[in-house]
Amino acid sequence: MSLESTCAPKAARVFTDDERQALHDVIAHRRDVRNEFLPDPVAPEVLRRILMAAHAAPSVGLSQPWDFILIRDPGMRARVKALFEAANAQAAAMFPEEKRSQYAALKLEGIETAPLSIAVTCDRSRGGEVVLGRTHQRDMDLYSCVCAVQNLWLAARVEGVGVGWVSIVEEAALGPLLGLPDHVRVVAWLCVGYVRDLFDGPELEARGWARARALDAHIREEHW
Ligand SMILES: Cc1cc2c(cc1C)N(C[C@H](O)[C@H](O)[C@H](O)COP(=O)(O)O)c1[nH]c(=O)[nH]c(=O)c1N2
Repeated sequence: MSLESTCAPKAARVFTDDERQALHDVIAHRRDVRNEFLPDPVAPEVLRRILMAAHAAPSVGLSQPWDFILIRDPGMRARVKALFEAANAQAAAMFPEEKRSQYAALKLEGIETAPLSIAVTCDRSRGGEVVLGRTHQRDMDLYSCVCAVQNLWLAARVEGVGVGWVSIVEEAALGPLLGLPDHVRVVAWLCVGYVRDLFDGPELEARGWARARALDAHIREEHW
């Protein structure tokens, strides 16, 4: 087979109406999970499919800068929970006084209740000094890892597995705790586990903390 025929694009797969709708349903029914985790371990083949989806994400220059650290150890999760408690107390004090008690009542993590945490890390040296697409926008490797998180989140949803992103943790403390070298950043701490019940829409909205805006408020068509 010649190189040309290997490289030539093939007819793009066309999806059925049902398949298209299924994708939109998954997107609409993805939730950030804090409180609803069941203790059952995530089946290995399910976890593998979820991580395969994450690993299929787009990445700058095809550098695939992510790694997925699987953390089941209760001791490590307790240490991260302690980091959360410290950061959360600091965060609570920063909100205006009238919001503080409402903030304190929110449950914002499932670090110890979810049976699994996944630290999505970014190896900032992956791909070497010069990476296609990263030379003028250095943070594109971090953004690539966020793309992987989103794929993971959606793939988990179709498996009945919930994901909760916890960023109320001092990132500078997480790397050393996990024994990571300086060039590896922790992009996301994800709590992962099966769920039975989920909110219909964002929990922060259901609890009156924030309101989601309609798409039209975000679209601007401009002409120059
Ligand atoms: C980068 C990033 C970081 C965080 C989050 C999300 C993202 C994208 N979210 C979840 C966030 O609050 C949630 O996505 C929105 O409220 C919308 O709700 P649904 O995800 O649609 O359920 C989140 N939630 C939480 O309870 N504690 C947290 O520390 C964080 N951190």
